[in-house]
This record gives sequence, C-alpha cells and structure tokens, in this order.
Amino acid sequence: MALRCYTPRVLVEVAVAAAVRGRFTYRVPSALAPGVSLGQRVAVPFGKSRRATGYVVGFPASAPDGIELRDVVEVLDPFPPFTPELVELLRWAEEYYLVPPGELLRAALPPGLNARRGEAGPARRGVEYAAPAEAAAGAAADPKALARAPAQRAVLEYLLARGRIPVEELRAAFPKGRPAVAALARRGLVRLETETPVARGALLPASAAAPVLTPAQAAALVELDAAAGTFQPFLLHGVTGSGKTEVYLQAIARARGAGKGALVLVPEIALTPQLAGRFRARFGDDVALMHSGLSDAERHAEWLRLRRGDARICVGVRSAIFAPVQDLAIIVVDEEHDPSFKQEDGPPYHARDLAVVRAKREDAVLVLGSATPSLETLENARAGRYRKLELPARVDDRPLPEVELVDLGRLRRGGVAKLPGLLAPQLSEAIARTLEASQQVILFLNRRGYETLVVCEVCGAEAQCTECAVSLTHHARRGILLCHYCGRTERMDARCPACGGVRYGVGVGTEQVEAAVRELFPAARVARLDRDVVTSADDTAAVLARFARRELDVLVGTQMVTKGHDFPGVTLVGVVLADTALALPDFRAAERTFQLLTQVAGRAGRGAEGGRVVVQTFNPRTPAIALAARHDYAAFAAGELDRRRTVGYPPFTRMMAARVEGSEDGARRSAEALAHAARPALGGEVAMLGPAPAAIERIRGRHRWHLLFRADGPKALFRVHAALARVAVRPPGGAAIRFDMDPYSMM
Ligand SMILES: Nc1ncnc2c1ncn2[C@@H]1O[C@H](COP(=O)(O)OP(=O)(O)OP(=O)(O)O)[C@@H](O)[C@H]1O
Ligand SMILES: [Zn+2]
Repeated sequence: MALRCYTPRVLVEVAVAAAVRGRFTYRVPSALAPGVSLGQRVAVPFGKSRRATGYVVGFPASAPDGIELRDVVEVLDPFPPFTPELVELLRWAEEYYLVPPGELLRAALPPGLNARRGEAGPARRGVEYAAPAEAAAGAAADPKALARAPAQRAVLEYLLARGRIPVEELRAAFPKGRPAVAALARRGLVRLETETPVARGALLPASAAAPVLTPAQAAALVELDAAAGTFQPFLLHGVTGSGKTEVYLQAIARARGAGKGALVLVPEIALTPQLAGRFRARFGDDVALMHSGLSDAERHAEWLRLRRGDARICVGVRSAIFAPVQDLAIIVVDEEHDPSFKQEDGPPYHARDLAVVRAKREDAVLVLGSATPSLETLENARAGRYRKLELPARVDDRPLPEVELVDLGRLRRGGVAKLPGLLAPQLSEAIARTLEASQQVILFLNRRGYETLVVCEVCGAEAQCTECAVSLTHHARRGILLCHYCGRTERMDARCPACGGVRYGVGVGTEQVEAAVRELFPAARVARLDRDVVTSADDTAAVLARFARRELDVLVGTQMVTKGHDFPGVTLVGVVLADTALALPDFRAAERTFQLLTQVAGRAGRGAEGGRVVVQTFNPRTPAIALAARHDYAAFAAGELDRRRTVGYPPFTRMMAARVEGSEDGARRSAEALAHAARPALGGEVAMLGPAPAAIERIRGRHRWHLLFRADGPKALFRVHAALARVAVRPPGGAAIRFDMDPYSMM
C-alpha cells in the first residue's frame, strides 16, 4: 500500500473510546496545531457525522493511501490530561491486558473529566481539619440528643474516637457524610478549622512527627534511600504490626525532600480510613486521595491537583495506578498480595503488576509490602529480580499471637454433634475469658447469612437460584433465601418446588454466629460487619469507630474484619471455620487461605496485653492452616511453590483465560469455536484447559464457559489470542467473549 507523507504533527493517532474502538489517524487543522500534544483529549468526527472523544496517542509521519482523512474538530482541555509517561503506560496496559484501545484511557480519567469539558480546578486550599467540640462527648453520651440523626451520631462517634483529623480522612470514612458534618458544625458539636497552605514541597510541622525507627525499619530505609533515582523493586516482607507503614512514610518523606512525587496503592480506603489519615497527618495538603468514596467533583479536583503538581503524593485504590503524579520517585503497593488490585469487572488489569511497569518506565523505586507476599512476588525476589527487605518482628518486640487449632472433625467424632453458631467449647471459653478481662474479640467467618444451604427434608433437593447455578443462602432476620450472585430472593417458608416438602437450613454463616454469641453472652455488646449489615462506606466506618472506641466487645464479620485494622483492645481472634476457601476450584485456594488466616490472626495482640487466636477447622493438618498457625510463612511458601512448579501453575507459568457468556447453546458453541481456532496456534508451548463450563455454570440466566491457556511466557499466549480474536468479533449464537491475562478469578 502506498503511503502519503506529512510534515511532523500534521497527523495524529487518536484512540477513540466509542462503540467501535480503535486507533485512527486524523489531520490537525493548523489553527488547532499549537494546542495538540501527546495525551491531549480531542473531539473527532467518527462514523456518520458522529462526534467522539478520543486521546492523542501518537504522531504518525504518514497515513495509508486511499483513506479519506478527517480533521480533529476540537481540543478539549487547556493541557493534556495524560503525561507522555501515562500515555505510554496505558498503551502498554491495553496491549498486555488485551483491552480495546481507548478503554483504559477513558477509565483512567476521573469521571468528572469524562463527563464535561476540562476546566480550571479549584484554587489551592489549606488543610481542613475536623475536631470534636467541648459539648460533643455529652451529646454522644446522651441517647436522646442525636436519636433522630443517626448519620450525625456516627460521624460524631468517629471523631470522638479519632480526635482532630484531616477532613479528608473523615470523607474517606463517610463519603456521604458531608451534610452530617455541616449539621454537627452548626450544632456546635464539631469544629472545622483550616490550616494555611504550606509552601509547595514543604512538610507539615512536627504535629505528626515521625517516631524513631526500629533497627529493622531503619535498615530497610537505608536500602530504599540508596536506590533513589533508579528503578529498583523491593519486597518489604514485614510481619503483621511490624511497622511497614512507617517505612513507607519515611521513604516518601525523603522523596519529597528531593522535590519528587510518590504514589501509594492500598486495597480499600473505606475499610482503613486511618491509613489515609496517617498520610494526611504527615504530609498535609501534599496528599491527594483517590478512591470511589469521593464524589465525581472531588475526584476531579484531586486529580487536577496532582496533574498540576499542587499535590505530589497520591494515596489511592487500584485505579490510582494511572494517577498523574509528577516526577514519580517511589511507588508503594501496600498489602501487595490483596486480590482487590486485580480488576475483575471492567477492563481487567493488575495494579500491582502495572506498578512494576510504571516504576521501570519512570525510574522509580518500587516497594511491594506485605506480611504474606504473593507467591508471584516472592518468586521474583527469590530469582533476584526484586530485593527483599525484612521486618521480622512486631514494633516494641511485641510477640505474634499464639494460635490454637480446634479440630472440628475430632469433636464431632467424639460425639459433640451440634455447636451453637459452630462455636466449639475452646472458642466460647476463650471469648468468656476475654470478655471478663474487658478486652475485645474479633470473630471471622467468610460466609454471609444465617445458613449457607437450604435442603428439602423429604427429597433432599438443595434450594437453588433459578437464574444462577448457586445455592441460596438463608438470611434469617429478613426471612428470605437470597442469591449472592444476582440478588434474587425467595421466601424461606416456601415449600420445596420439586416435591412440596418442608425445607431446613444447614451450614453456619455470620448471622448465625452473631446470634449464637448474643445468646451465649447476653451482656456482651456485639456487632456484625458484612455486606448485609453495612451497605456503604459510612456504615462500615461507623461500626469500626464504635469498635475502636471500645463500645463494642465482639465484632463478627466476613473478610472485612481481616484487613489492616489496628485495634489495640483486641486480644482474641476466633476463626469460626478456616476451611471455607480451601475447597474452591482455584489453584490459589491454599495461598488465599494462608493469607486470610495470617492477616486476621495479625489483628490480635497489637496492644500491650498480648493476643491469642483460636482457629476452628476440619483440616488441621493442611499446610495452609497448620503453617499459618505457626506463623511460618517461609515453610508454607516453599511447599506451595514446589507444588506449583510440579503442576505447572503460576508463578512458573503464565495463564490467559477466555471467558464466554451467553445462551446455553451459544456459550457452548462459542467455546467450541474458540477451542477450534486455538488448536492450530498452540504449538508445543501452550496447554489448553477446557473448553469447560465455568465453576459457576450460570449467572443471571447467562451460561458461562471458560478456556484457560498456559505457557511459559506471555508471547505464546498473545499468539493464541491473535488466533482467537477473529472468533471473538462475531461469536456463534451472540455470546460475549472476554479475555483475561494473568487471571485471578477461577470461578
Ligand atoms: N518505630 C516505631 N516506633 C513506635 N511505634 C511504631 C513504630 N513504627 C510503627 N509503629 C506503630 O506500630 C503499629 C503498627 O504499625 P503499622 O500499622 O505500620 O504495621 P504494619 O506492618 O503496616 O501492620 P499490618 O501489616 O498488620 O497492617 C502502629 O500503631 C504504628 O503507629
Ligand atoms: Zn441468582
């Protein structure tokens, strides 16, 4: 094909985020030329007279002949929203994760900017603080004072627990809490104060002074310091409560001292608002927060502060990997093992893995921190690609809690058939002693509801969702059977649809554990933390704040209770059933179980009183459970890595999933068509698993099939993808096909 050549910058390559996605070449009219640079958002004609938004991703010198080139219509922002580094990173991510061009670019911008035209951001502001006023304690103690204003009550209780805090932390804790804060200020119960902005780059004064580092922390910091200015990835492996956050804070302070920027990725800000608060307390206005609890306007404002260099530190959830931090010198990924860094809905990408790519491109230091590093990261450290830094002990030499295993199978064989709420005598006695000592208890069970299965007593049929191939869960308080995948409900008292028999529930969920604790310990103040009782970040923060203030004795919950909470009053952690994740058809099931147990055990004994953990299980000898009980990460990881090597799973191979959804016939035929197209491309290097129905065969009436491909490296997988792409454009029977590189969900 002949090429027409153009003078530089007359042509632009634009990633168009429209229904038909792709990269297209446009001409730049000379009037617009001065405003067009890499990363610019532009309006372009698309299809028949349509106007679409696109992003300038390149400046080609020539265009294919025979194509009518059209002109860029408008430049949408006064400056390009993406830095050249981000354009490159996003392009890399779209190619690696097999995402259509323009989709991640669009997802990487704050929603406010996508919706409207770019505009100037708010003026630079000072750090706003909120503090409880004198009268606050009285109002919180008086049950009548705020009886009709539960939102205000929750905010006030949080503030009383936390003292004077940056308003941003409050906002992370109560995303919809602004009216409540304003009302409390009007009532004179909360003081709002603004501290004048500090000079750019300067740090807040001593109010949030850094503690003296422990020798292990100091040694880690020395290594991070020595690597400054180069791409150097580190694994910071520190046991729970070893002070990893303090290492991040001080390393970032050094980077800021040198005038550079920093990016901190955390799993979930709503669950750990204290963490965001610690960064704001140390660095003030220099920190921009990026999380889903912010309004669109707030996210836009935070994003603009970063893009303009008014804020140089970003603390955010996984999508913040695309935050426009300037002069990036350090990226921290806290709890790097956490599955939430992998985006499962929407374009699939792994923020931790992209952090490696971004750090490399921008010559930044990378710190991946965890008490339970993922095996991928551990293997990278073992192979010498990452440097390992260790914090082997808790701060102040506090011991890790002692863990006791309770063998539920043995109890049952010994004749103990029915345990109330599945609480064995060892665990309920430990709870009793803890309550007597006025200390606090966390009980963890990764299953919601009252009973996890409902069975017909006549024919034995399990109650299943009609739209999804999953069992219904009994939620007693609401008197319903609920599908956790599509939200469909049924009445509990309905008869078995197969035979008309009466049905009963089996299997314990958090609701039943809570009920049992209330019955066994009527004087205890008990609350539950799971998605049935807390439906918003505000509710979550309110429960956590009450627990932090020690107005609650027992907190029962799902994995929400296992996250990085730092409650010194907790001396007992009970794991009601450690086995829930073990049996899942997922090669990471054992790793996930070990991580959850270690993390939840790590919530115990963070104060001066020491701690204890009771783990109930039917599999006390399974390595994931036995070794978590001994705090032996090294032994668990060594064994699990051996197993992965033997069976050929990551981190020793790479995987790609093709996920198919559609009608019963369409999904099956599409999966078979994919397999047919893949076979010639497999060569000797790629193994194909499937096609097979997914572990959950149907969700919302859509049938699901999976194909998994496994190879030594991504290149062979890309080759297979190229062979499949043709089928994926128009699959048989109207099914939908999604590709997922380095898949995490095996369900
Ligand atoms: N050098 C230090 N001197 C005194 N206290 C410290 C020091 N470093 C950290 N701490 C305190 O120790 C506690 C635990 O630290 P931090 O929360 O950073 O641990 P972590 O390693 O991130 O824990 P986890 O992995 O369990 O979330 C915190 O309350 C923190 O303020
Ligand atoms: Zn359903």
